[in-house]
Amino acid sequence: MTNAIPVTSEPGAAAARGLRLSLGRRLLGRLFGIREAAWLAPLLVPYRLPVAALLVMSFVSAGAALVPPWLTKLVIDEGLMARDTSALVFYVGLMFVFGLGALALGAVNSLVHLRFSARLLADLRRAAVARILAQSPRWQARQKIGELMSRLDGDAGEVQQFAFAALVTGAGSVLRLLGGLVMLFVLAPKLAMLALALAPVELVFFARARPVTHARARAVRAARGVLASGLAETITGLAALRALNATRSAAGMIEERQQGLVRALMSAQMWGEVTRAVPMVLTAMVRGAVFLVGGMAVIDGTMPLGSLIAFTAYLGFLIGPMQSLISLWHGQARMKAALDRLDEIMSAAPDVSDPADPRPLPEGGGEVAIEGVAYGPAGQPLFTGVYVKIAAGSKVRLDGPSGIGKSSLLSLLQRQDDPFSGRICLCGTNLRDLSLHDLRSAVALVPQKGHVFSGTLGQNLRLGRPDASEEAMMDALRLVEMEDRFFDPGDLLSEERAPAPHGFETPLGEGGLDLSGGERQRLCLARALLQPFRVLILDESLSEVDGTRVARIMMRLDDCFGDATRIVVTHGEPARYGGFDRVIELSAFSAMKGGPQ
Ligand SMILES: Nc1ncnc2c1ncn2[C@@H]1O[C@H](COP(=O)(O)OP(=O)(O)OP(=O)(O)O)[C@@H](O)[C@H]1O
Repeated sequence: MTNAIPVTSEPGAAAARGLRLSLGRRLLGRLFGIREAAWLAPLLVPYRLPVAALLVMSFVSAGAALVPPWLTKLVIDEGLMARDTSALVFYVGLMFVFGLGALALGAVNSLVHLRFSARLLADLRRAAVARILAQSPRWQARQKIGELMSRLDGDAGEVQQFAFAALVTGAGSVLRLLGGLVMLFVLAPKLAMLALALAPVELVFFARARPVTHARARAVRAARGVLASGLAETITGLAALRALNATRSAAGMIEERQQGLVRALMSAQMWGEVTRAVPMVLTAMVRGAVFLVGGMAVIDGTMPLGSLIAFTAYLGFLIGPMQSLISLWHGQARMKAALDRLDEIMSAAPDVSDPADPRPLPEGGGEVAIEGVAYGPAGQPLFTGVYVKIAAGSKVRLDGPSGIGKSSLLSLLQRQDDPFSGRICLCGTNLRDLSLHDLRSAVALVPQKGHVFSGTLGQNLRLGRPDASEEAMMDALRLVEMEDRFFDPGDLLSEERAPAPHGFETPLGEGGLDLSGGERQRLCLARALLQPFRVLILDESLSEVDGTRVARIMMRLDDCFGDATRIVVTHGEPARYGGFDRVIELSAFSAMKGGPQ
């Protein structure tokens, strides 16, 4: 019997929680769209407490804002008109205290707002970046860097701003609006009816105006993305543009995109002016009518002057929340345009993901079995029915003409994408059953165009192995003959001497542009050698390094990593890479007759 209470109350509590969740989901669904709410809800839920605190603060300040016009009425009617000095001093003092309180509350409110909305933005970006990282190179090939950047930056910012503003400003504004309307009816019911006469006209206007706002906002966001992608492409292709003598055409292309953005901005701004002007004109008409009708009542003596002044103050007071609600109404349409673009990232199914229940890395070396694999990065099979078994610790060369799919096949060994059919195993375990982290630390891949990140040499070397020791990093640099590049001979790490501070602290520019092509490749190889790999894939990784140096590096590599499986692709003289246990011809599996020409 002792557990009877929890048992009976649990379904009730669960139902209440379910109802709350479904109400919350429905609200989010209406604000953001059903599909978008599905991925936004988990990001917003952790902020329910700060949002609740902000709501309370905005309700308090909305309530407090209703007081000053009433105090004005008391100052006029009880102080000035009644010629009561002490009442005058009292109500003026009260007004001042209220003003100070509202100021303090506003400051606290905006600080809390900033703190949590900035965190929400960080979460939003983190989620979008995680989704991008789960995509394959096939997906990446269809994207533009600038477009993605503009979605992660501008679009995410627009969504975050609205997510907080809608809940907090919206709720506060509704309260102010309702409170102000009640005060109008309390002061002068007939005048209040007059003030509301044009409300239906405004509502019809806003309902019609919203789709236009959405369309123009979408055009602005798209034009921003187009410009950002042009800028990003120009900057990454600067060397090629200079070499091609094409800097003028590049500048022309940017100018054209810039003009496109200006046109979209102007059009959105003009529409914004219309949507602001219409309610202002309607409000001015209402105000004029109130002054005329109310003024006559004051002249007739049927309405005290203080009441008319307080009435017009409340009328003015309604303008603030009305405008916030109007801008939220349009803001939601603008936000939706940004959210649609972010949703294209967030709702794209990940090409590769971790298994629900990953298996541990199997014992043993680096035996690779490719069993009946078919794949092609562009969606068309490049090769089909590839059956290859590579023994642990062997050194093989993957051969085939350019474009046959060697890099594509090798990228499957790291699960950068999954094959259309067949499976790949590491020591008998299907790669799909391993966690991506475990797999990618066991299979190191050095591509032809490795990327060097801006930061120090040490930061670059430790990217995949944050715990790499300085000794290990120095060994890797030595193996690829890079130690002289970053250390003076006298500073080289030895038993007696520590490296000079500039060694691992040497700053490297974005993309490693301050390194030669061959240096960049050797640095990328050194970085990979720090991983605890069982399989090392060199995909034309030393194509820009001189032949004699390649031979020395490969000899050392075979000496130090003879236990690891080594898979090499090279178009250069294979002899430089030392002997191979085996050569695998990919053309034998090509889906295209005879392979690409
Ligand atoms: N991410 C991608 N998205 C779409 N197509 C791609 C992608 N990567 C490669 N391809 C295409 O797939 C084909 C095979 O490319 P892959 O790089 O695998 O060949 P490869 O044999 O390694 O060539 P190479 O020896 O010239 O490096 C090519 O036609 C290439 O254009």
